[in-house]
Amino acid sequence: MLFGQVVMGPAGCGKSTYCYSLQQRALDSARNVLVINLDPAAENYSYSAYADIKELVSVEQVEEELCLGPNGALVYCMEYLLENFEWLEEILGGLLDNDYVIFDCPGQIELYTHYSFMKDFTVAVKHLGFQLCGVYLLDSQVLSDPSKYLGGCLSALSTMLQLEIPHVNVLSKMDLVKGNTSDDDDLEDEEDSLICPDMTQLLEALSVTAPQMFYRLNQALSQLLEDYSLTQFIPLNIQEPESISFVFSQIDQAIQYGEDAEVRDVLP
Ligand SMILES: Nc1nc2c(ncn2[C@@H]2O[C@H](COP(=O)(O)OP(=O)(O)OP(=O)(O)O)[C@@H](O)[C@H]2O)c(=O)[nH]1
Repeated sequence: MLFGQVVMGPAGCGKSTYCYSLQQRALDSARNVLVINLDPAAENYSYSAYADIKELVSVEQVEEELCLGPNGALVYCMEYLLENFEWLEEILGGLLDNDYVIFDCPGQIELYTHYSFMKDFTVAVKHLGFQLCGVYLLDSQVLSDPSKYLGGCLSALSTMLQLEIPHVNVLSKMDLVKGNTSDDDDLEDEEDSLICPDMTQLLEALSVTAPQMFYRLNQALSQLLEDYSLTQFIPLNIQEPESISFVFSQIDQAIQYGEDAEVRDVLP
């Protein structure tokens, strides 16, 4: 059985940096982390890529040859990848059991929330014998803006429902959050180590900033998210090796849970 992560989230949330950190962290573990870039517009990333979609197709090339704008070209590239899936199949075909694959995805979240591409992609990869986990990154800076936080939770939810694979939410760039310190004692208690803002406080803050007519809607949305633990995020501070290990362990658990779970298990 091979394992992999599908790393998603809005542009600039830290996906490529996260992939690089996983690769670095894995240097002293039994896992051999291989990162595959799936963003046909990516210009540079710090990790060493095992494969890159641009070897197959790039946004630049499609824009030029088909006279498409950047978004149309991106969608075309992703569909092209699916139509030519044997390219990836060949790359993944030679992997060994301790190889652990990370797919670094584009930052256009409509690819996960509006199109079926990512769903079809994960189905195809699973057919090759992979257990996948969806990893949705959100920049920790959203914590200072309740409406952005709520919006981020909803886009993570939408992604989770589209992909139908085990899923975790990760709050990136925690080194930028003031007063954020994690020590080994904290990490021993997993529940305490997860970030889960108080929804009552969030609602109060929203009632100040959002128009009154949205109050009941915001109340219902935050209740729904809280009931399903969808406001829970794994904090990621890439400067702390134990934080990266913690993310890894939470993803292992999510994959294990996904293997065991039936639909009734996720009902509140
Ligand atoms: N302080 C801090 N900065 C970070 C962290 N992760 C990423 N950044 C910075 O945030 C910016 C965007 O990071 P990327 O890793 O390229 O983000 P991305 O999600 O891959 O971006 P797209 O490819 O555009 O979707 C870069 O300037 C990074 O240096 C982090 O954990 N801490």
